Amino acid sequence: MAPTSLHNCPAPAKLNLFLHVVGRRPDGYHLLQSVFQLIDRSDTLHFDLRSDERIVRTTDVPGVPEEQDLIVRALRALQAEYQRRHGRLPPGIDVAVEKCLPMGGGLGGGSSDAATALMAANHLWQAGLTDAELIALGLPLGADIPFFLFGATAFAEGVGEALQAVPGPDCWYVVIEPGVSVPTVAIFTATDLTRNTKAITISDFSRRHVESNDLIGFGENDLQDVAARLFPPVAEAIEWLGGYGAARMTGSGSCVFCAFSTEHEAEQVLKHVPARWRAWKAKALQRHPMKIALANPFVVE
Ligand SMILES: C[C@](O)(CO)[C@H](O)COP(=O)(O)OP(=O)(O)OC[C@H]1O[C@@H](n2ccc(N)nc2=O)[C@H](O)[C@@H]1O
Ligand SMILES: Nc1ncnc2c1ncn2[C@@H]1O[C@H](COP(=O)(O)OP(=O)(O)OP(=O)(O)O)[C@@H](O)[C@H]1O
Repeated sequence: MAPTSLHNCPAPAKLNLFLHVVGRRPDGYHLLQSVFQLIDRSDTLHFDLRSDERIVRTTDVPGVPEEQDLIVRALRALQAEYQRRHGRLPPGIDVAVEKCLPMGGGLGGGSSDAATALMAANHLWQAGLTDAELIALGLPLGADIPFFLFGATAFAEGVGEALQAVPGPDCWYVVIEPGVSVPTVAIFTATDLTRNTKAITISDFSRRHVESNDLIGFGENDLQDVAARLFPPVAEAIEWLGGYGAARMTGSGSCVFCAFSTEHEAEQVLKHVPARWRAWKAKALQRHPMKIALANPFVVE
């Protein structure tokens, strides 16, 4: 029997260990190459089936109206797909969100929330969509949603939808939130953005990553210089954290991270972070915790 509720569902953040802009599609979207890494810092979502067919967000998310929330839009897309397949709507869902991840932080919070919602509803409704079918539903809503549904460290191409598993690092990160929200579109429309980094193959990545022998390892974030110019607190955070190791921005910013071999090293750095920034440590995750929970019937419900 499928459960009627799923509580405490994690929607973890991602880091882009590197992010290259290698071209542009005819529709203006940028072609990227990146390695996406899950970390153990998450939003938390709660789902309860309703007795009617409505999708209702029961918590306020400042700045995100319910109708625009990627969670609500993802659930409605899956509900419509269910109706197409079964000729009737599945029950509605009340969804409550505890936001922890900053918006416009490059941590993919909105996309991760949507991916967790798709996994949860697929289970609650016993809808039976495969990962590939969920990815096809999620991609039009957000370019990072496919990665979260993929659920493990990935070499990503295209706009983020062509994913291949790569071994994930076993390390800890210090992440600084510079206190600004970076709109992704502002970075991608900047005239000085580098859009012609030479494309690599996954085997180039694997070889050069091993050769470079450090934890962040390979490549650059091509969006970083533009974000640092437009948002000075991003530049300040990179410079400060760079005093402790190779510091880099994730996604289109604003968050900045640096990798460490041990939790203790990360804790030592955290002690010195200037009070004007929120900062935290996070562990690299090898697998999406929601996937682990849903594969184990004793963990969910
Ligand atoms: C940069 C990344 O964070 C890497 O993980 C993501 O690709 C961003 O994905 P996202 O937040 O889902 O971005 P969206 O909200 O879909 O995109 C906002 C806008 O940024 C531009 N955009 C986004 C992604 C991309 N590959 N090329 C683009 O040119 C488009 O103008 C788009 O309208
Ligand atoms: N559930 C949600 N949580 C956060 N943002 C949402 C949500 N639904 C829609 N959004 C919208 O998505 C925008 C981007 O939020 P998000 O947290 O994904 O940013 P991000 O971490 O910079 O993402 P990315 O790394 O994909 O660029 C927000 O400004 C908000 O308008």
